[in-house]
Amino acid sequence: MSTSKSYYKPLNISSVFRPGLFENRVAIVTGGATGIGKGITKELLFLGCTVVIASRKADRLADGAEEIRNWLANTGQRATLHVVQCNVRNEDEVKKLISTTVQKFGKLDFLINNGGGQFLSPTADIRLKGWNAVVETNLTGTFLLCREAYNQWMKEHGGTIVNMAMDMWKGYPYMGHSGAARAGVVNLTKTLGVEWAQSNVRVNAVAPGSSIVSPTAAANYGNVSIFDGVGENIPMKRTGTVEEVCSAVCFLLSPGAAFITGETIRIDGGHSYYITPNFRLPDSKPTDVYSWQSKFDADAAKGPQSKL
Ligand SMILES: CCCCCCCCCCC/C=C/C(=O)SCCNC(=O)CCNC(=O)[C@H](O)C(C)(C)COP(=O)(O)OP(=O)(O)OC[C@H]1O[C@@H](n2cnc3c(N)ncnc32)[C@H](O)[C@@H]1OP(=O)(O)O
Ligand SMILES: NC(=O)C1=CN([C@@H]2O[C@H](COP(=O)(O)OP(=O)(O)OC[C@H]3O[C@@H](n4cnc5c(N)ncnc54)[C@H](OP(=O)(O)O)[C@@H]3O)[C@@H](O)[C@H]2O)C=CC1
Repeated sequence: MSTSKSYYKPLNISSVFRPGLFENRVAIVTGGATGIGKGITKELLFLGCTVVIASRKADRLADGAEEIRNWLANTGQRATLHVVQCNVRNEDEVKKLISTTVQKFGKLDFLINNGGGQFLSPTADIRLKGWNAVVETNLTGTFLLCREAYNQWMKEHGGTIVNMAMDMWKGYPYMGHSGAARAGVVNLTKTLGVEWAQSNVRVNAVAPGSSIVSPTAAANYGNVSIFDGVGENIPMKRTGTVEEVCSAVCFLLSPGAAFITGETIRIDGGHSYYITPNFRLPDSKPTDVYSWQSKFDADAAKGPQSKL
């Protein structure tokens, strides 16, 4: 894979949230061993949360967990990371993921339905098996996790759920299956936000633009060069970072979002709102990036939050 643009840097975290924010909290992050999910896992651990990561592939989980544990040790923070193999398309495995977590850690405060994905294809060429695989992964999997988290724990004790959507607001050529599934996730998020409010369960989502640079996302589409030139058509004139998704997720999980439910936050530099055909984006400099290596990081390193 080409890395000529130096897209990837190791994540040395310096969260904008206060240390200990999620102490005594227990979270499940699906797809938590790679890409965006790994970033969410790191930030939650850094903030004191116990995290269970869950996905299909044992080797990916093991490699991701080892990297995360080594990284956490270097931050000087202590938190518990646990691994469970689970295909979110399998109802029994989903039930077991939730029950194992509740049994082992005594509760479940947060569910982050990050695991998902798709393949590129003209819609006319998608076979039914491929359509079903993508819809079951992204929509049905999210439904199953939400339902089991609610029925097994959150209905009686409250909790917070964050789902994963995408920039499908204007449709998504070559990702018709995933666009339809994620639109379903946005709608389900609204419904559950209303139905479960009485149980003190908040349900929200994030919708990253097709511009969040993660090595696994690039690998899934063949090469990191898929992100080359993407920034030019984004009002903020750049691609996004994994950290910019993680901080939105952490905000939605935090008490600061206590009155927000059913909502989907777009994290796309304004891309999905850039629809006026006769308004051409002027040439301009890229906006400031938030990453755990950015100048924000340098600023944070001066303050009491720094663990670097
Ligand atoms: C022209 C526009 C170009 C724009 C390019 C922009 C790209 C921007 C990308 C940036 C945005 C990133 C968004 C992301 O979501 S990043 C996350 C990336 N990660 C993943 O997608 C990983 C998860 N994906 C998968 O695991 C699989 O894609 C899948 C969801 C299908 C699940 O796989 P599973 O292992 O369960 O299923 P199978 O592999 O057995 O396949 C089942 C059937 O699915 C069809 N299929 C699968 N892959 C393909 C393919 N590459 N092409 C066509 N069809 C495919 C197929 O029918 C499979 O069954 P058969 O093999 O029996 O036919
Ligand atoms: N990067 C981007 O620009 C964007 C990403 N997204 C979405 O964000 C999420 C994270 O993506 P990103 O980190 O970039 O890419 P990754 O490929 O790194 O993340 C996908 C994760 O989902 C897991 N996963 C896939 N299918 C299943 C399944 N059936 N059951 C359990 N886990 C599964 C994978 O683990 P394993 O293979 O072990 O199962 C992997 O850890 C995905 O839902 C993605 O579609 C949305 C918009 C843009």
